[in-house]
Amino acid sequence: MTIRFIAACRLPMPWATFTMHGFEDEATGKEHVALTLGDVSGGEPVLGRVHSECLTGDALFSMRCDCGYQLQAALKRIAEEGRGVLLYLRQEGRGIGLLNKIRAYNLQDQGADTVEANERLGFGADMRRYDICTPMLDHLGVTGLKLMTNNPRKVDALTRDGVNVTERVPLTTGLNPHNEHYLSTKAGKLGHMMALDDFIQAQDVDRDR
Ligand SMILES: Nc1nc2c(ncn2[C@@H]2O[C@H](COP(=O)(O)OP(=O)(O)OP(=O)(O)O)[C@@H](O)[C@H]2O)c(=O)[nH]1
Ligand SMILES: [Zn+2]
Repeated sequence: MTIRFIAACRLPMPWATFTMHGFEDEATGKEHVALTLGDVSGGEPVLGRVHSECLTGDALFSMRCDCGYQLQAALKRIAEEGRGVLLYLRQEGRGIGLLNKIRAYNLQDQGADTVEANERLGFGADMRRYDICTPMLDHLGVTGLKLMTNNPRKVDALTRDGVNVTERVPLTTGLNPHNEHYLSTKAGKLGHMMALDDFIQAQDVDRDR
């Protein structure tokens, strides 16, 4: 693994002032980021989120998915806890990249679901890797994660890569009329552990932006 720490800085956010740590993956040239709050090294397991890039949801307010809502909810919970870490991994579109995700969305506009669209483009349903997390967490001194996710495959993949996930914390937020079918597909085909009844309706969520 060729993850190299580059630099850290303060990052004031609406919920707290986090520290942003920048890493370079020398093998791929990708730039990954960790956001931390409080002392995350050693001690008790840390509340954490491993978030994969979604430009459309995280930055452009898209309602097609739940990513932006989850990102904000995770940062808010970390701020409430006063201690935590969020890894922001640059693996857009479940690892197929932004332009292929737009191609996949185009197929979804014509009736394919999120898994079928990837497959029609010749990709697996989920091409992400989590082995970059271990060196990032090691650098930060994090020894255990209470992981905010609905995705049991993410827990398994991180565990296989040597991350000590001590607990799964559900992160169900952002349901809206535009992503209801997408979220049902994730639960049905990708194994995400969530029932639509668990969700806070998007219109009840203050996105703070
Ligand atoms: N290829 C593709 N990628 C998508 C689509 N919708 C969201 N994504 C990407 O999916 C990734 C987020 O994965 P999700 O399946 O939403 O959630 P997760 O990270 O597996 O699970 P959680 O931890 O519960 O959020 C981001 O990289 C998004 O860019 C889609 O329809 N097609
Ligand atoms: Zn998304």
